[in-house]
Amino acid sequence: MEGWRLVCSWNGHEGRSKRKGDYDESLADWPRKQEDSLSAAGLSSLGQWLQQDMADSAQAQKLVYLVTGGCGFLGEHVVRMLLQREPRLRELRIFDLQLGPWLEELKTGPVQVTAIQGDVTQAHEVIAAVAGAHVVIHAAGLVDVFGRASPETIHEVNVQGTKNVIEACVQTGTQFLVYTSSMEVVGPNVKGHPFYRGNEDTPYEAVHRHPYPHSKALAEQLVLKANGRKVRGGLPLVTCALRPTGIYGEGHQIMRDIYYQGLRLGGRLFRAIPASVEHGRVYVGNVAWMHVLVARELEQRAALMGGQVYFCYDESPYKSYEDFNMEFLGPCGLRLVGTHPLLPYWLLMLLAALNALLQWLLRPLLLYAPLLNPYTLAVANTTFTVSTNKAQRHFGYEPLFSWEDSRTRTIRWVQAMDGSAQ
Ligand SMILES: NC(=O)C1=CN([C@@H]2O[C@H](COP(=O)(O)OP(=O)(O)OC[C@H]3O[C@@H](n4cnc5c(N)ncnc54)[C@H](O)[C@@H]3O)[C@@H](O)[C@H]2O)C=CC1
Ligand SMILES: C[C@@H](CO)CCC[C@@H](C)[C@H]1CC[C@H]2[C@@H]3[C@H](O)CC4=CC(=O)CC[C@]4(C)[C@H]3CC[C@]12C
Repeated sequence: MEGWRLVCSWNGHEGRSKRKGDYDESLADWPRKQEDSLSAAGLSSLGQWLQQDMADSAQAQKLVYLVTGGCGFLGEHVVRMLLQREPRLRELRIFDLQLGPWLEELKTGPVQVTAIQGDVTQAHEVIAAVAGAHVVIHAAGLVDVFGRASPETIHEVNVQGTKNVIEACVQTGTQFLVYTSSMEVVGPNVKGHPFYRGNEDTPYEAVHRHPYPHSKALAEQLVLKANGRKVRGGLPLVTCALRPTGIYGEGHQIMRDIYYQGLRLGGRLFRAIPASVEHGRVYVGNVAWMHVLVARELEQRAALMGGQVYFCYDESPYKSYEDFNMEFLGPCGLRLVGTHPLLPYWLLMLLAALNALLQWLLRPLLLYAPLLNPYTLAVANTTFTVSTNKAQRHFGYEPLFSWEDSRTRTIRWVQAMDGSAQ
């Protein structure tokens, strides 16, 4: 077992209660909460306060969290957010097929960080990682809408991997499971029906043919069905699923690809999607924050939150996929050419079909996986936006990052990219 387990641990319980998170706009700002409870308790002197504070934090740092897919785009943000915003954390386990070098820098923190190289499709590896964890955030997944992986592999990772996580919770007695689902479990459907400012209860004909949304929908159903199952020790498993719309922010690979594509085209991108087609987007920091909050509140509000789904949302504006990207790429020197799509839809469809054919023909020789294929064109070309406050009502979620912050952070990240590394 030790062969695949890479552990970096440290225990520096110094003054954690005094540390302010790097982000300063949190609603659930825990040091402030502590100050509130301080005045409520009527403690007067600083000495008393410090004593109480130290006792609280020693007692409070007791939870073990596991984040699967913790080295991915979203996973890294969840990991960093937990370290900054979950004061009760004693150990954070990061489970991923590939471990990132950035894990090293976490060594300066007070929480024990355990990096585990593992595969969610391997039940024994998952059980070993889950054993002893209080909360599992299952964000690992094969995100492929470009035909890079086979449908079987996508199913294996996303569905069997999720089954393994659920069974591991049941077998080892882990009671809280947060699943990173996707807006794609709802739609856009194969018929291209718009979903306009919908919420978790909006009726929609969810029909999937593509392996990725199909696998995410099956996995989400498994997670929700598992809510209430008895885990080892007899307590009920509490599960819920978060459904991000298209996530953007620092580390977003597709944004990176589109930026470099624009640079190769002389600083231009060509409009392919009508500006009137709205596509839901959410900032990665806010998605991470939702995960942290859900994980925190699941125990106290099990009856309300168990078995529920929540769309991830924030103040990001409703725009077309391309216009939204220009919010970041524009200030970095790219220009979107055309107020209307430059090519008629039927021609784009033809090009997308041609790409799919080429992918199939070239498969024995090389992997041809361009951004444009019939599926991505259909998704980009169908309005899908959410408008809901369910997360706010159920567990007090408010976005941690305003639209301005999200935009600025993403622009800074694009600007920092190496423009010559195209
Ligand atoms: N990127 C997006 O716009 C959206 C993503 N999601 C979901 O969020 C989650 C995270 O997605 P991203 O961070 O965007 O993708 P990502 O590809 O950056 O991260 C996924 C992580 O899972 C790991 N992983 C893949 N197969 C694994 C396996 N067999 N065992 C262990 N780890 C494995 C990868 O190594 C990677 O680090 C996924 O479940 C995805 O379905 C949901 C909605 C939108
Ligand atoms: C037609 C092209 C002309 O510029 C643009 C192609 C853009 C596409 C690659 C993206 C458009 C919509 C994206 C998807 C959407 O945001 C929802 C998603 C949710 C997920 O869970 C995973 C990622 C994705 C499927 C996302 C993938 C990229 C797009 C299809």
